[in-house]
Amino acid sequence: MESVIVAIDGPSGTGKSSTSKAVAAELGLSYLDTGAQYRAITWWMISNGIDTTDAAAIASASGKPVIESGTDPAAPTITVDGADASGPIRTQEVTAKVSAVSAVPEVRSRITELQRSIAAAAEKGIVVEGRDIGTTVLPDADLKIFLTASPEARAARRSGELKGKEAADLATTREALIKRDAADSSRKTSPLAKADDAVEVDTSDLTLAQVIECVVTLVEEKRAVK
Ligand SMILES: Nc1ncnc2c1ncn2[C@@H]1O[C@H](COP(=O)(O)OP(=O)(O)OP(=O)(O)O)[C@@H](O)[C@H]1O
Ligand SMILES: Nc1ccn([C@@H]2O[C@H](COP(=O)(O)O)[C@@H](O)[C@H]2O)c(=O)n1
Repeated sequence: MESVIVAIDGPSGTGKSSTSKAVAAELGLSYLDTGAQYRAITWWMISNGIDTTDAAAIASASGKPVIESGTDPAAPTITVDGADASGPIRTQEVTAKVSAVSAVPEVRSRITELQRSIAAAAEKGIVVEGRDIGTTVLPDADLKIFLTASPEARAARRSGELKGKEAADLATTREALIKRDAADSSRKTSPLAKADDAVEVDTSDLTLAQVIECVVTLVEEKRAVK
C-alpha cells in the first residue's frame, strides 16, 4: 500500500491527539504530536532560566535543545537532551507559556524542519497533528482535516481529564482554552488556521469513536484514488 500523509489541525481540546493516535494505529501509520515538541522546547527554556516573555532570548537559545519524538502511535515519546519529557511538558506552567515560545519565528523554523524530516522518514505514512500542519509544515499532505468543537464541549472534556490532578472549574478551563487559541491564531508566523483544502469536522456532538471512524473513512477514500 502507498504511503499516505495526513495533517490534523485545530484548536485546543478538539480531539486532535486522541483521534490522530487512534487513526494511525488502525491504519498502521506513524504518529507525530507537534504540540509536544513545542511544549518540550518551552520546558527546556523554563528549566534553563530563559525568560519566556523575552523573544530575543528565546530566539538565540532555540537551537540548543535536542528534541526527539518517537512516532509509534501505541507509545509516542518525547525527549529533550535524551531525557524523557512526557510528564514535565504537561504541567500548567508549560501550558501557560507555550504560546509565547511557539510564536517566536526561530523556534518555529527549527521545529518545522524537524517535523518535515520525521514525516519524510515515515515509510508507511504518518498522521501529524498540530496547528499549522496543513497550512505550513506539510502543505502537500494527502489529506487535511481541521477539527473544531464548541468551547463548552472542549472545556468539559478537559475538566474531565484533569479531575483530581490540577483540576480547575469549567469556566476557568473554558477561558484558558479561548485565551490560548486566541494567542495561537493571532501570531504572525504560521498561526493556527484551517487550510483552504482541509475538511472541517465539528466534533462537539460526536463521540471520539465517531470522529475516528469519520477520519479513517476519509483516509481510505484518499488511498483508493491515489
Ligand atoms: N469526540 C469526543 N468526545 C468526547 N471526548 C473527546 C472527544 N475527542 C476527544 N475527547 C477527549 O477530550 C480530551 C482532549 O482531547 P485531545 O487531547 O485529543 O485534544 P487535542 O485537540 O489534542 O488537545 P490539545 O491541542 O490541547 O492537545 C481528551 O480527554 C479526549 O479523550
Ligand atoms: N503545530 C503546532 C502545534 C502546537 N503549537 C503550540 O503548542 C501548544 C501546545 O499544543 P498542544 O496541542 O499540546 O496543546 C499550542 O497551544 C501552540 O502554542 C503550535 O504552535 N503549532
